[in-house]
Amino acid sequence: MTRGFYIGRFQPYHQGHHRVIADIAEEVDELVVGIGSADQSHSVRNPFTGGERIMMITKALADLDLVTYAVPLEDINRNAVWVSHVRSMSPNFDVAYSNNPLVVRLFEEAGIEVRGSPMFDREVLRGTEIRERMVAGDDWSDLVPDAVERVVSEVDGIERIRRVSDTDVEATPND
Ligand SMILES: Nc1ncnc2c1ncn2[C@@H]1O[C@H](COP(=O)(O)OP(=O)(O)OP(=O)(O)O)[C@@H](O)[C@H]1O
Ligand SMILES: NC(=O)c1ccc[n+]([C@@H]2O[C@H](COP(=O)(O)O)[C@@H](O)[C@H]2O)c1
Repeated sequence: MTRGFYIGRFQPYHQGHHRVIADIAEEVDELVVGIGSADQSHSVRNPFTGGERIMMITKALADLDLVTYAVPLEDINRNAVWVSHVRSMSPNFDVAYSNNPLVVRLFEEAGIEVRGSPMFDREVLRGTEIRERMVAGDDWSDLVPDAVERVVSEVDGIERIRRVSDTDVEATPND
């Protein structure tokens, strides 16, 4: 039995993540999906809460023939103990999947096997691109699984990201 671990911020969970997990499903029996920066929300870079991202991932992965656990992980300000923090919150895992150089280094120093994953359609399948489209009113829904589009709608996510991307010039003191 092999259990994998895949970490991301998933702001939002998109088709690139979905393709990666479909490939990982060929290699492992179970997968922990670590939701990084779970304590961050209501900002342009991190509009969705940890709970909203749990919904996106749980619903998007419902059709996949793979046991998955979505685990929210708060950021901590000590990289040296981050792997211990992850381990304290997650089911045990045998292999971690990431392309993030810091994450790869921290896991390798802790003696955990790390596998990279290929990038799919990276010009558009990026959280940053999707968030920019949400703010601009451009099409974004084809870039995410249908379940994610429904969660964004349920939590009124487009209105939120537009609000938090506004600069309140008039509220700046001494301007
Ligand atoms: N298009 C993609 N294809 C394959 N993997 C991807 C793709 N986009 C992101 N990933 C990977 O998914 C993991 C989680 O990434 P993350 O949630 O930060 O997404 P992102 O799209 O890079 O977001 P952002 O633009 O907000 O930084 C990372 O390991 C990243 O390399
Ligand atoms: N010290 C820490 O809290 C620490 C260290 C390494 C990664 N992380 C988190 O892991 C996630 C990595 O995801 P990405 O690969 O999508 O950047 C991010 O949410 C990042 O904040 C946190």
